[in-house]
Amino acid sequence: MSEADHARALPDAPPILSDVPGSFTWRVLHDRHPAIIAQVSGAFPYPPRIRQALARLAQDAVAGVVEPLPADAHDAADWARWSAPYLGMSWYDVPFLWAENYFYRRLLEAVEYFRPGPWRGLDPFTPQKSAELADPALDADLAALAGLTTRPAEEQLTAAVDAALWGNRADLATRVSDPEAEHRKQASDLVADDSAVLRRLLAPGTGGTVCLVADNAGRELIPDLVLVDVLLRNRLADRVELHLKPQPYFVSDAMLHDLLSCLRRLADAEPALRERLWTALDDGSLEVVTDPFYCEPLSYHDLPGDLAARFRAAKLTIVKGDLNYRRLVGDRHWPAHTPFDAVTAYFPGAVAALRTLKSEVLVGAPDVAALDAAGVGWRLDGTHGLIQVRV
Ligand SMILES: O=P(O)(O)OC[C@H]1O[C@](O)(CO)[C@@H](O)[C@@H]1O
Repeated sequence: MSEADHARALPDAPPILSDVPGSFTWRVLHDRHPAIIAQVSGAFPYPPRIRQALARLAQDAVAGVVEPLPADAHDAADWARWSAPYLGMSWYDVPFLWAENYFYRRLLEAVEYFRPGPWRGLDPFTPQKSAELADPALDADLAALAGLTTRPAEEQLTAAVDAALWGNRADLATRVSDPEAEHRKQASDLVADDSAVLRRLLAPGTGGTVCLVADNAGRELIPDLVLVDVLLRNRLADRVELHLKPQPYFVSDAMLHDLLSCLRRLADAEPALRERLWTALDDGSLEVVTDPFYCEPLSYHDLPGDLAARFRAAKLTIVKGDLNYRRLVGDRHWPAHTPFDAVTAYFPGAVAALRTLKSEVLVGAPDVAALDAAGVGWRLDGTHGLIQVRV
């Protein structure tokens, strides 16, 4: 089917908003965002002006209307363009994906992340990220992953993909409002499982480049790094690009400094793995990419040319996590049976999604009527996952 045919086959799916009181998206804006602001306020001894800016944001983002970024912000022109359709509207009436993105940009404004002065460049989510990495519970994950090297390449891949997928289960933003999320029993339920296609694309000796678009730091980035190691060590790929966020985002999203923290953590726990990753970074077989696009309020349909070229040149792009999935398929009320191939036909190159479900968006899953009949909770709590591939 041509790309145009794919597009024609798509149903009309309206964008997801947050305008239904009590709904999941409404609660993210109404409850989770102020909780995140409260956590950030307590994270560092910020001066009164930053505290006041955070308090103002808490009010604005819960009960106010969308206002422009200050005109002297370095990216004011970009945000003026992206905000134009929404200025003066309630945050609840604009697309949810856009509202969340703008919330995190406004949060960085409030803590003066981009402003000259002492607070410039300080990740406001550092304390949560560090606590997670220091958690002794991580040692058990690491010990389990360490045993992988002695197993056949295909088994290593299956285990590493599994760990990378379920590592996405409980990000820090979710845990703010759902502290039990990480303890909940892992369901083995995959609502879509294209792992056989994935294994074919990543067969030993096939070489090529894999782009891994990471999601969260800490407990998710560690298994992602194990996956990178499995790919390179077994020559399932010659090169890996690890795509990270250029700035703090959605609380726990991984940046370069989080990668470095993981490498430090591995220095004690898994020195051989740390050494291999370090060498790969050193010789260029592992390249870190941080593109501004990753923190823009856009979907992958609006990829900038340089990223599109990277994805086109790669034999496979793996996108991790819930938010990347929403950006990949479009944050819309898709019927679950809408084919994954059709909604991702536009993507430049083969693409795989590894995601645990933490929002309602879902395509390529025709058999979820029974789950849906019991309510929407299973789509939100990270107990279900998917592996979807479009070649
Ligand atoms: O870390 P992940 O898997 O991208 O999940 C983050 C998810 O959390 C939310 O912010 C709220 O559930 C979603 O909007 C987002 O998709």
